[in-house]
Amino acid sequence: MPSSGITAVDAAAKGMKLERYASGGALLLRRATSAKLVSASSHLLFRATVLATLALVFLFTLHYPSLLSRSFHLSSSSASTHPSSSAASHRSLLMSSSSASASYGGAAWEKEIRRSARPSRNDGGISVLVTGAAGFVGTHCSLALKARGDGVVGLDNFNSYYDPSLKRARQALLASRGVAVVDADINDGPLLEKLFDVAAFTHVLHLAAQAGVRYAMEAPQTYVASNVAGLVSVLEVAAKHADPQPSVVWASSSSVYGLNTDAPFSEDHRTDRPASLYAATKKAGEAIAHTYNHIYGLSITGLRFFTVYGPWGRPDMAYFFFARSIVAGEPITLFRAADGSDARRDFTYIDDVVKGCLGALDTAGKSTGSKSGKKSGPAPLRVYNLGNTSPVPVTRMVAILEKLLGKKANKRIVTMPSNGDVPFTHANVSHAAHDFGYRPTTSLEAGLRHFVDWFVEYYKLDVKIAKGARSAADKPAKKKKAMSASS
Ligand SMILES: O=C(O)[C@H]1O[C@H](OP(=O)(O)OP(=O)(O)OC[C@H]2O[C@@H](n3ccc(=O)[nH]c3=O)[C@H](O)[C@@H]2O)[C@H](O)[C@@H](O)[C@H]1O
Repeated sequence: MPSSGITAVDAAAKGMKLERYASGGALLLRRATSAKLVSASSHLLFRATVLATLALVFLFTLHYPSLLSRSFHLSSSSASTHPSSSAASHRSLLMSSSSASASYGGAAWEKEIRRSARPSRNDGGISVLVTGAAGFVGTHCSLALKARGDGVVGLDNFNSYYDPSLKRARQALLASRGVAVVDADINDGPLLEKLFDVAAFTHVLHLAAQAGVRYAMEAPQTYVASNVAGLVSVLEVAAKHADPQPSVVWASSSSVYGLNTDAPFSEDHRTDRPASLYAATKKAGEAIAHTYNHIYGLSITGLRFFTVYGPWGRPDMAYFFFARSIVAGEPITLFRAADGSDARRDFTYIDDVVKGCLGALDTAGKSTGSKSGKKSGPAPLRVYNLGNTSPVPVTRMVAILEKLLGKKANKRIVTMPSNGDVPFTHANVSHAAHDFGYRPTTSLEAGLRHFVDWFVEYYKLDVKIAKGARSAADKPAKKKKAMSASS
């Protein structure tokens, strides 16, 4: 109500009184009265308009409380951004999305989420919420799902663990293929609930995490926040809010094998001796998955990734920053195990891992619980290795990079520091092969060739890639892009 205390009803009553007085009086008085009446009417109209506006605002905020309480940033898939990785195209995407009404919570935002989540396949398809969608594996999986006609909505907090402009470039690529990415954190429970209210996701591909084995000594709390609290946040919403419950596939890690020396690593081997806090949080995640499966009937599949590499990769990983250092002529440090042997990794190419992720989604099986807390029976609880099955010495990885980049590395070899690293990894993938036909097919030579091809193109480097690595049509442009992993 207006603060003056004079209502539209009061004003109307006053006008009627004036009319009554004027009816028995002189013409002058009648004119004065009618002038007052006009004035009162216009006040009445003005106040009625204000009241109606206030009523509309009230009704609108009742329907769209998100407009007042929070704003969810979204990269609109309708932005006609070329899948260029340039920071410029990325900036324009952000600018256009932030000025568009579809960028924030509200009716247009919800419409955009629904559009992105909707499968386009004739045979149905699935609808997947991909957390960490602007990350390395998240981007590739989102593109692959979208390409085969599944619905995909991404979620990413674009943190600065490594160069956020690379994440933004991946986001631009996703937007160009029709995948919307919400700019928010997995620990934001109300946002996750809102997403499930808007779109009926059949699956969650939970890839958002704090990665990196050695960085865990520098920033331990971020591992707990993302890999433990964040996982719980996602599973809480999937178990107790989503209706029906989705099936969850999430990223565990080869690092859970820790000090295990039996090789190749099998899912049946011990995983109770993690060598790093990163590994411990992933192992904790597997225990947490068991709990949510047991109590709430959530279908949950954990995928133990083995040192995944490839185009659009993570600049914090050795193959990536070694390539950067080789090009820049800077020294690299190679770790050697305590027994003098080279460290070895079961490097796994991204396309193989994507096939594994999609296979896991397709065979996940349904959750059996419901919002009310009742489950109709046991739900699937699975864990799989996704590796390459052929460990390669890190020195060999460096030799391949040297050959592709046409330049020798300036190597410094030291004994592996006590920083959470393990001397070797080696996957047995027979379970994944049996259950969803997972068969890695990419050698490290072929995979690194694809990586270097992308790396040179993305950073606009004047590097002549070794023969056979690149077609003439892919010649890089001359303008250079900053290569810093943290800039
Ligand atoms: O499979 C996983 O679960 C993990 O894979 C990845 O960890 P890692 O296998 O340790 O990969 P990465 O750091 O590239 O080091 C590769 C090799 O280079 C050696 N290495 C490393 C750095 C260095 O300066 N020198 C060196 O020799 C190092 O000793 C190692 O032998 C992911 O980062 C992690 O998030 C997780 O997903």
